[in-house]
Amino acid sequence: MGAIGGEDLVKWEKMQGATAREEKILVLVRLRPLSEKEVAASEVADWECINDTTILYRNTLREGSTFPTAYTFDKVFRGDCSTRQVYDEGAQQIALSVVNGINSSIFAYGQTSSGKTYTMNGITEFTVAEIFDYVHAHEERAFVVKFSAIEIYNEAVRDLLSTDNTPLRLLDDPERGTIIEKITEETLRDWNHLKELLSMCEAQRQIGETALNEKSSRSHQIIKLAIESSAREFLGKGNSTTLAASVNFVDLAGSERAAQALSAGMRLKEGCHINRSLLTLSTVIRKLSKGRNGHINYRDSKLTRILQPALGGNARTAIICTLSPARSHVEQTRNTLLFACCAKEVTTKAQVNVVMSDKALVKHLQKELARLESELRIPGPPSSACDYPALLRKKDLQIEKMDKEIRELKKQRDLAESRVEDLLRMVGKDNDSRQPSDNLNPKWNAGDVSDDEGSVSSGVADPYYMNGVRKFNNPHFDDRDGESSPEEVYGQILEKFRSDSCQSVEDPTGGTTEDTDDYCKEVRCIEMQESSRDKNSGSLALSTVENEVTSGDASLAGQEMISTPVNVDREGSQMQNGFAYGTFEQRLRDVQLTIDSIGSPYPEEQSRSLKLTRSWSCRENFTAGSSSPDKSEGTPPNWLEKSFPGRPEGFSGRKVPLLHYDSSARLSRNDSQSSLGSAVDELEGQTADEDITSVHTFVTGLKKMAKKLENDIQLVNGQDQETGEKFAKNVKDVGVDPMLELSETADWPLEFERRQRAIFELWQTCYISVVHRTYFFLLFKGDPTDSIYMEVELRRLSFLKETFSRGDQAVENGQALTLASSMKAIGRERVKLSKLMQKRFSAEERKRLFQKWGIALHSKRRRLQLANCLWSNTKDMNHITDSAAIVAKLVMFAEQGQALKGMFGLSFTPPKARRRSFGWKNSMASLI
Ligand SMILES: Nc1ncnc2c1ncn2[C@@H]1O[C@H](COP(=O)(O)OP(=O)(O)OP(=O)(O)O)[C@@H](O)[C@H]1O
Repeated sequence: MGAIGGEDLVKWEKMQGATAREEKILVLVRLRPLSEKEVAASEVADWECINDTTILYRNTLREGSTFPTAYTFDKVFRGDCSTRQVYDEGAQQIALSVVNGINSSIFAYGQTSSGKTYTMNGITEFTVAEIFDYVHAHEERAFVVKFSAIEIYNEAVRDLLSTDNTPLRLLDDPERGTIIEKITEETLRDWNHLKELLSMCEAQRQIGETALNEKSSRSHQIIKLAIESSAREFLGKGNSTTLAASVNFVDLAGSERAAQALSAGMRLKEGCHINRSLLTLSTVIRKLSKGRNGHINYRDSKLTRILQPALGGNARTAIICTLSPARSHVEQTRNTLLFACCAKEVTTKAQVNVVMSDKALVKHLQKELARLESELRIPGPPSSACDYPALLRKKDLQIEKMDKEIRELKKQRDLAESRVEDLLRMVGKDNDSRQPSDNLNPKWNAGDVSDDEGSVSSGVADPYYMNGVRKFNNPHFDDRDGESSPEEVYGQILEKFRSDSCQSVEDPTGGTTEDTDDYCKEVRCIEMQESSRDKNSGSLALSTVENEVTSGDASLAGQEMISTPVNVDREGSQMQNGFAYGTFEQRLRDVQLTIDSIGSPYPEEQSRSLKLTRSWSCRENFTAGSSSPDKSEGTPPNWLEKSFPGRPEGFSGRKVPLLHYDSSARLSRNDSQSSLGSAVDELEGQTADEDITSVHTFVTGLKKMAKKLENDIQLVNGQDQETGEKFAKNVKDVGVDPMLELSETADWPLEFERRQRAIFELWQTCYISVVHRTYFFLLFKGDPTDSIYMEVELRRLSFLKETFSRGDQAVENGQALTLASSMKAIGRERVKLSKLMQKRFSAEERKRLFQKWGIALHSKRRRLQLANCLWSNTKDMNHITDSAAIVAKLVMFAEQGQALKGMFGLSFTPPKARRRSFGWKNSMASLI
């Protein structure tokens, strides 16, 4: 496969003009050899390419014919020419214009069996490979390549990347012309990804065609690659600019259909529709070939509407006319050549499509991000009704507002810090005879005021406080005589902080946003607990403040969350005036986290995780404060690193906690095929069915991971009881166990479905093994206590997705996993599964399966086609259920499941659990 490089590259780039220019459609003719069938039927080849540009009709018996015998085009290719040659010497220059922001289209036109698909498959493949080479050779330019595919049949447009057969609508966009509504666009990551997409298109096409019981030559197929790239060098304007263009690969229906519409019924309708598209195309080309005078009827058919820019518009266009040399097809061949003659007179005017500056691109990407986020949040099909720009604006405003609040709160905190410090010193002076409680042990390191026993020392020589009482100049504080007692002053400060902070949290416009509401509630909740405490002992209160200042500092230094009230309660301290300085820290973190969660692609997961983080932090705080020596049992601040040794630098800022993957919990690679590395690796070279990962190992791995999470939670809950009601309340308030709590509520069925859908999407995005998906799907059917396993899965997948999206590799069980390796693994897994079909299904069953899945009974590699279809649609529950049923049968899940019952008594769940299943019902029942 020839890549563009070196001199070629320079030459080729020069070939691409950056300015608009008129040029004729490039017309190429490809003559195929006689097929075996034609040879067997003693067909004669009547056509010959006599040089690079001329094709000649050689049938001397028909010399009297009025038709011309020689036709000249930009290039003609003989029967022995390869598709590579057709590409290199013809289509390439047109197709690759797209990387320089010039739209282009390649059509294949000809009668049935003349070689259109044969040619277009090669042309598409070579183009994409070269585009990838080009992208790699130009790393300085940021490229985004998107792939989409449609089929037009009977004037209905269908998305070949989706199993949804509902026809897509064409819409008129004032800026972009005709656009296809809700078309699936997949971002291309690499060459293998494209192959996967092409095979998906092929499978969809076959499903559609089989459903119609018709042959594919009756439909038009358009594959589109849309490319966006930054380009500084071409426009020379100094500023980087974004170019956007697309290349269409159009495989038209057999052209003879246009002339054969005189049949009845369905065929008549079909003939008319094919007529409509192909005849309109012919008319458009004919009119264009005579100049642009008068009305051009692009809108008379779907095909011409969609391809309007490519036909005489802003695009470079090549038409490859494919011919059969057989004498019996002479009329069709002539028609094709006449079409080609018209086409070579058509002029297009292509220009570089500069769409936006860097700044605009960033804006665009932000919008795209917001759209994806909301798609993930809103289950079900992407809602076109959602007002994304408005959503984006709303989020921008929220972020801005919270940024402001953070700045404000930080200021307050700094001020408070210095005042509290002042106060403490002052109180230390004033109350040097007071006996602080030993058990408070504040370990306060501010200045020289703590001693080894943790009591507040008064023996500090600080001339500023020599008089024992600090004079406050701040007008916020009541300083009528400059002689307020420390307790009074402190009370005023606290009151002031309390009112200031409440003001700063409230929406200045009088209303509150949702997010603000949330953290306000949390703050209020903490405040309420605080205010319910006894209000005495200034020195105790001050000691608590000291304690919290220390905690706050620790948290700023790296801890993610501190639950101040837990510490307060545990130590039996009480707070004067019901408001702790630590609350400021808490609120700062809350605001920060709320902002983070807005930016998260999984805001709900984020907030849930956030609560968990807090609960674990509570626990850590708790254990740190307790006498338990076993601190290793707690959640260490850097436990994420421990969990994922392959985690890249800078990950510590991540807010979603992830579960440990200890070496014994071999969920992913070896046990479950979870996934990514896929156990299929291990199947290589062995008999397939013996080696598919057993459900036992899958369950063992999953159980271990879930157990760990459960233990963490139970540990906290256990301590919860020991420490009594107050602590329980605190723990509940910070959401110690949201998963199990939620699963007990009436919302759980909905939540279950939401998570299920999120997991489906993530499986697909991360190329998770279909065997793993099947085990998981069949084992977790909505029981309330399944929530913990779903949580485990969601977190693991979210981590993988994030890692992959950064282009990083994840490490599981010492194995490096990348998106590419996962894609390869799932490909191999599908091959293995396809091999098992022969063994697990009878011939009759297989036949029924192929029919059900719309795979032609005699098509090549039909078992692999079926395997490729499995788990390919994350939105259709029937599809998922059927896929799981087939995979289950292939990997003998039912038999393994029996053993599983014995092994676990299906007791992933605590004894109190009731098995309440819904959703993924009938998964086994629908087998075959
Ligand atoms: N240039 C060629 N050299 C060798 N074989 C070819 C060539 N062109 C086509 N064929 C073979 O001819 C057969 C028909 O080709 P193909 O399916 O591409 O035709 P088509 O024009 O796309 O037909 P339809 O309109 O029915 O889709 C295939 O078996 C293909 O392998």
